[in-house]
Amino acid sequence: MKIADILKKKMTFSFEVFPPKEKQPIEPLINTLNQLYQFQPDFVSCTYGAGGTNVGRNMEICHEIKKAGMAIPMTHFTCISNTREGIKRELEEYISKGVENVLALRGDIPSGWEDTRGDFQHANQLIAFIKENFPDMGIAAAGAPEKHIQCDTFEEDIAHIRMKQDAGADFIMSQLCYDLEQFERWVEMLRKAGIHLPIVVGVMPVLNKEATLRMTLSMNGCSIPRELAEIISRYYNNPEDFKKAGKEYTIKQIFRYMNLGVNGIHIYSLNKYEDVSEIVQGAGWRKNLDQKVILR
Ligand SMILES: NC(=O)C1=CN([C@@H]2O[C@H](COP(=O)(O)OP(=O)(O)OC[C@H]3O[C@@H](n4cnc5c(N)ncnc54)[C@H](O)[C@@H]3O)[C@@H](O)[C@H]2O)C=CC1
Ligand SMILES: Nc1nc(=O)c2c([nH]1)NC[C@@H]1CN(c3ccc(C(=O)N[C@@H](CCC(=O)O)C(=O)O)cc3)CN21
Repeated sequence: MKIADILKKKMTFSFEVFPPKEKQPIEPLINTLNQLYQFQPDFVSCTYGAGGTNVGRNMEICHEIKKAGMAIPMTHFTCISNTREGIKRELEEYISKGVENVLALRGDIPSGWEDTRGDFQHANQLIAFIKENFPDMGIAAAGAPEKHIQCDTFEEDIAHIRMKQDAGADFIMSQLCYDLEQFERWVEMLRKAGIHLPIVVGVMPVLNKEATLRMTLSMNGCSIPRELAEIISRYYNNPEDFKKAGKEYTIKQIFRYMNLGVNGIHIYSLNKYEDVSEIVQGAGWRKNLDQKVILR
C-alpha cells in the first residue's frame, strides 16, 4: 500500500530507524522494532544512517519490517554512487521483498566528494526515474523547512521541491525543524509555489546533546529556538537531566505540530525503545497496549 493513500485518510504516525554498523548484530534493532510495533505505526522507514554509511543492511532491515507484518516499510534511497542500472536492480529487489515505498533523496555528499558520483545529481531526477520504471511505487521527497544548507535562497530551494512534485513524489518528508513559526512560514511558501503534497514532519527526539548539536548545527543548518537553547545550556554537563528536559520538550513539540495540522508525525527513533516509548505515550499518541513483546 502506498503511504500516500493512508495520508488521504488520516494523520499518520511513523518511526525511522537506521541499520546497525557493519559487524554489529542486527538483533538489538529487531528487538527495538518489535517494541515499537506496539504503538501501531502506520509505517517505519529505514535510513542509511547519517552520512550514507551502512547502506548494505538497509534492505535486510526493510525486509524484516515487512516480514513482521506490523507496519509498512519505507526505504530511504539516495543518488550517492548509484547508477541507473544499479538503482533498477536494487529497487526490483526491494519490490520483490514487498517494500513498495521509497524516500527518494539526493543524500549527503561524503566529505571530499564533488558530487554524487552516480548517474543522478538531484533528487528530482531520481524521482522521475523511479516513477518511470516503477510506477506503482510510493515516493516520498525530502524538504527542509529552514531550506537546504547548500541552497542560498528559499525561492530556489522551494522551486526544487516543486520539481520533485512535478517528477511524481506523493508526499513530503520534512527535515527536522525545532522552529515551528519557521515551519508555518515554509508551508505557506510551499502552497504559494503550487506545492499541494501532504507534509509529514520529521521529529528528532532531544535525548543527547552531542547528537542534537550534530544534526542541527553541524549537519543541516537547523536553528535552535530559545526554549531548546536553554535546555542545552542548563544541562550542558548533565546528560541525565538533559535527557529528561529534552523528552518533555519533544512531547511539547509533537503537540505543537499536531495542532498545526501537519499530515503526519515521523519520529526518528534513533533505534531507542524506552525513551521513544515515553515520548509517544507522553504525547498521548498511542497507549502502550501492555502486551509483552507480541511478535514472532
Ligand atoms: N528522514 C530523512 O532521512 C530526511 C533526510 N533529509 C536529508 O536532507 C537532505 C536533502 O534532501 P535531498 O532530497 O537529498 O536533496 P535535494 O536533491 O532535494 O537537494 C540537495 C540540494 O540540491 C539543490 N537542488 C535540488 N534539486 C536541484 C536541481 N534540480 N538543480 C539544482 N539544484 C538542485 C537543493 O536546493 C539542495 O540545496 C539529504 O541530506 C537528506 O538526507 C531531509 C529530510 C528527511
Ligand atoms: N543531512 C541529513 N542526513 C540524514 O541522513 C538525515 C537528516 N539529515 N535528517 C533526517 C534524518 C535523521 N537522521 C539521523 C538522525 C540522528 C542520527 C543519530 O543521532 N545517530 C547517532 C548514532 C549513530 C550510530 O550509532 O550509528 C549519533 O550519535 O549520531 C542518525 C540519523 C538521518 N536523516
